Amino acid sequence: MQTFDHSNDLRDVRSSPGQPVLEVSNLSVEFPTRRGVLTAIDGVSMRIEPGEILGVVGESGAGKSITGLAVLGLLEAPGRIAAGEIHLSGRRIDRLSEKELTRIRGCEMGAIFQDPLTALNPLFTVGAQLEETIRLHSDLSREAARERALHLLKEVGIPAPRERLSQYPHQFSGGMRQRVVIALALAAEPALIIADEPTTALDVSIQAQITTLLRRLCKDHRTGIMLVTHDMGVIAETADRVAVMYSGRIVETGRVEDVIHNAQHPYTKGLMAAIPSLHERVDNLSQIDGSMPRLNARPSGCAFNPRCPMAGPRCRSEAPRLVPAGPNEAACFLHDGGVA
Ligand SMILES: Nc1ncnc2c1ncn2[C@@H]1O[C@H](COP(=O)(O)OP(=O)(O)OP(=O)(O)O)[C@@H](O)[C@H]1O
Repeated sequence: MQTFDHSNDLRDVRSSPGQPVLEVSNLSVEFPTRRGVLTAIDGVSMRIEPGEILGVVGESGAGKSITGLAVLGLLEAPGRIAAGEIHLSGRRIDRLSEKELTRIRGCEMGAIFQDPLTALNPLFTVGAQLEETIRLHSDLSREAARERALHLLKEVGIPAPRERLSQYPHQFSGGMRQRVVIALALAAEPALIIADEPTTALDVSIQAQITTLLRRLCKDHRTGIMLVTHDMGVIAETADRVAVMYSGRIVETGRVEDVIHNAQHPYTKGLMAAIPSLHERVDNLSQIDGSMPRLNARPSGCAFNPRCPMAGPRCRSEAPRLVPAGPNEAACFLHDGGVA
C-alpha cells in the first residue's frame, strides 16, 4: 500500500495568517539526456492562498504535471529542479531529503491523480486504507480512526458509508473511487492538494460532481488546491485563479473570470476561442493551428511565436516576461513595448 510517513509533528509548517500555502519562485526543471539538457519548466512562479484553487491549464506537454510533481518532490530521475524555490506554508521544501519529503507528503500535501486505482490498494478495504492514513498522522485510537474514516466518506458524499468502509476498491464505481481518493487526500488535513486531471478519466456526468465536491472541500477546509487540467471547462467551473502554461512557462495568469472573458495573451485567446461555450467541455486544446514545440526544438524568443498571428521580429529573438496586461498578467510583447 502506498503510504506516507506522518510520524513527525509538522505543525511548524502550517500556514500562519496571510501566508500562502504554496509559493513557487522561478522554478526550472531539467531532464539531462544523452543529447543535452532539456528544460521542461523554465522560470515558473505561482502562489496559492489558503482556500484557493489555482487552475494550471495548457496543451499536452506544456509542463503542468511536471510542475505539480516538482512541488510534491516526486520528479523521477533524471528529472531535477535546476533553479528556483518552493515554499509550503512558508517553509522551503525543494531542498529537503527524500525522508523529509515523504513525511510532508500526505500530511502537509495531498495528491489526487487521474486514475483513482493508482492511489488505492486493491487488497485492502477502503476503511482499512483510510484508517491507516488517519492513524499515521494522528494518535487516534483504532475506533476513533474508524469514526473519522466514516465521517470522511460521508463528507465526500459516499452513500451508505458505514457499509462502504468494509468494501474493496473494485466494488466502487470510478466516480465513487475518486471520492475515496479525495477522502484519503483530506485525511491528514493537508494545507495543499495537487489534483492532476482528477476528473479526466471519469464519465462526463460524474465530472461536475467531483469538481463541485473539490471546490466545496477546498472552501470548507481552507485547503489550497493546484488543479492541473487541459480542460478549460473544468477550470471555468472550479478554479479561482488560473495559470496558462505553454512550453514550460506561464504565459498568462489572473482571476478565472478575467482570463476567460478578457484574455490578453494570443495563446489564451486561442484557447478561449476553441471553447464553443463555457458549458461545453473541450477535450482538446490543439484547435489552435500548429502544435507545441518539442523540448529539443523550442524556437528562440517566445516559444509561441510560430503559431502566433500577432508575432513580430522581437518575438523571434527575445523571450517575453510576465507583465501586467489588462486585469491579468501576460508574457507577451504586445503588453511590453511592442512586437516590432
Ligand atoms: N522523463 C522525462 N524525460 C524527458 N522529458 C520529459 C520527461 N517527463 C516529461 N518530459 C517532458 O516535459 C514536458 C512537460 O511534460 P508534462 O507531463 O508536465 O506536460 P503536461 O502539460 O502535464 O502534459 P500532459 O497533459 O500530456 O501530461 C513534456 O515536453 C515532456 O515530454
